[in-house]
Amino acid sequence: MPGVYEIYVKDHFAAAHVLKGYDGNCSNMHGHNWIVEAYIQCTKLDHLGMGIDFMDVKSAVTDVLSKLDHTTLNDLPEFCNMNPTSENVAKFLYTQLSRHLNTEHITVTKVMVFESPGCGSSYREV
Ligand SMILES: Nc1nc2c(c(=O)[nH]1)N=C([C@H](O)[C@H](O)COP(=O)(O)OP(=O)(O)OP(=O)(O)O)CN2
Ligand SMILES: [Zn+2]
Repeated sequence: MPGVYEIYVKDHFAAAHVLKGYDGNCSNMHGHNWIVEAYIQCTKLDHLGMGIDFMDVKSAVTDVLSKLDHTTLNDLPEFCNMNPTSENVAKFLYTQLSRHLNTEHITVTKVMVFESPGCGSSYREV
């Protein structure tokens, strides 16, 4: 079986959200310092021995997170029809990062999103 490499980058953003219909405090507006982890699978190394340069992944992650940073997530078009839960934010980031980074040998495999250090969700496609 051929081996694969997995590249990992962690970043963060600050944003508020409201969980509409939630039976509890989270139906009030509140904020989090969201932590994001992106996992990228590479099946080939370049001449430098890199699957993909961390800098390229960081740049893509920063670019995508800049759309969310210091916003109220519910106000963004992406979340006008769904609650910005960590699950939905993870899927949004997965889709955006896949568009930026996927090639023949590079695939975004998972995005994890934490609303607090102990609670989060991930999205991947099976
Ligand atoms: N499956 C999910 N469950 C919950 C989500 C979610 O996105 N997916 N989100 C929430 C709320 O957004 C809530 O604010 C999250 O709370 P938590 O991460 O526990 O952080 P707190 O700020 O509330 O921390 P405390 O230490 O508990 O005060 C709820 N559920
Ligand atoms: Zn919350």
